[in-house]
Amino acid sequence: MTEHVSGRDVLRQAKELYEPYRNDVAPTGQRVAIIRFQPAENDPPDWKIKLEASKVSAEQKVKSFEHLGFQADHVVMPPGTTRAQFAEVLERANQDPRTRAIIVQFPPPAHLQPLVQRMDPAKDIDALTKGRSPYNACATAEGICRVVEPFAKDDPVIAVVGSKGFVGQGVVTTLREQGHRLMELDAGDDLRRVRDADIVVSVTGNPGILGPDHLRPHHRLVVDSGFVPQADGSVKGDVQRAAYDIPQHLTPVPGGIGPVEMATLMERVVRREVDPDAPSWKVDARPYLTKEQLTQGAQEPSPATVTAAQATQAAQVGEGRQVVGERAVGGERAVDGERAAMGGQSVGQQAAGQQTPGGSGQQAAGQLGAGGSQGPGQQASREPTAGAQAAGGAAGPQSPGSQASGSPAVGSQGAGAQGAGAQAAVGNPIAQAARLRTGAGHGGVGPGTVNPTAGPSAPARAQSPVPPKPPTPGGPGR
Ligand SMILES: Nc1nc(=O)c2c([nH]1)NC[C@@H]1CN(c3ccc(C(=O)N[C@@H](CCC(=O)O)C(=O)O)cc3)C=[N+]21
Repeated sequence: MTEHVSGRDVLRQAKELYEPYRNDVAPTGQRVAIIRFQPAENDPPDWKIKLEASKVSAEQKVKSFEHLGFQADHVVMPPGTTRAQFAEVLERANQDPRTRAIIVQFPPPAHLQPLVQRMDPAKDIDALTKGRSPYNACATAEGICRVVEPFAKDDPVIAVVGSKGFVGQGVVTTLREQGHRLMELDAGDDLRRVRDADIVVSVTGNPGILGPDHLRPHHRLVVDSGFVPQADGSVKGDVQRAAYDIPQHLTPVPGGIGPVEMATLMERVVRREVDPDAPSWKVDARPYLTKEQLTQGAQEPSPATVTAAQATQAAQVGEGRQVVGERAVGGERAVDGERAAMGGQSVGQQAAGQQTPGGSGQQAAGQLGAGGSQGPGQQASREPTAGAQAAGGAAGPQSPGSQASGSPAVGSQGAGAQGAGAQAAVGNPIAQAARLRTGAGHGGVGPGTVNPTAGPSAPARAQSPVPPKPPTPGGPGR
């Protein structure tokens, strides 16, 4: 019943959007440098795993930039690299006028980490030079926030697990700037608190830190930014497989935030080097149910209210944005285990001890700077194959954008109202949601409004590095 939000779709969309710039870029000989570190044979296994994730993502970046016509310099620093050697590589990239952007893959060995700050901030497209990069947050954090955006039109509480890590800090800063209500959790906190949130963003890089004790059907979106390669070739994210079917929407690992990060980097480079007005990739809105809707749906709705609410919402939905009606919450997804790709550098954090419900005892997340431990930690989840089904098609009340008022209460009322068919679904909130949606469709917003999620044809919207929220009709005045 969980719908996957596909990062692969986002990346496909970005490739189509930016491919035309290739003709402008290729003849210029512009380059992008991606620098990463290789582990020594006898390095500890967890360090090797982090550097493996770093390698996977470096390779993805090479492909992404080459797709745009840039020459990608994939620089692999061998074990035992000295400060002088690393400094020289950076200096060369700083000085080379053809090298337009530089990314140092995290984590670097502890003794080399301070040198990262020597990168020319003007070439720092992943916001590694604290406070000096042209961007406020790393590409992963920006990508995560843009995936969250269509699910966050009604002033939801957004939990950020691993809030003190490198990626977590970027997510917190960005979402706070946008006016969102946040629940910041890190090592030592009781992660079960995420049950009170509406949206969960997990950027710890601690495999399986979130499970059935933490996730709930009222979670309209769970973003898993973990990416931890396993010995058998699979990849783990922050969310346990056992919890994969609980939330309404999930970014799988692989196939989720990893590819989203690539799309974000492509967009940043194109805008910076070629066309400041290049379009931006986007994730289309999808219907979801609020906590209140789930609760109220289980009760007896008043038919009259339902009708009114439906009409209102439908109208709003209709004008507002291209809300998609289709993928229903109730849809089933075939989850096959793929891996997600998130990008993440969630550096270093270790999450709190998850299985211990109290979470105490966890470790704190590492920040980028913290020594070697900050590994890239994201994880991935699997990806849905085709999966999603549409539930009833129409943009339901819950469909994003539909709640016009900033107040959650309002939104929820409307939602609750639609619950006409809900009673039957008591005990199965997701099924209930699907029914609610179906009912909502009657308002006139037909299935015809369905857009493929993040499809390549999705209209592009101008966007700054940290995209402002598009105005919602009558929406929350954040
Ligand atoms: N400065 C810096 N920035 C980073 O963004 C950064 C980093 N350092 N260090 C390492 C982590 C890890 N990371 C990933 C990004 C994409 C995928 C990705 O695209 N994964 C694909 C799978 C790719 C494959 O399996 O080959 C997917 O999830 O579908 C994975 C991991 C970024 N990190």
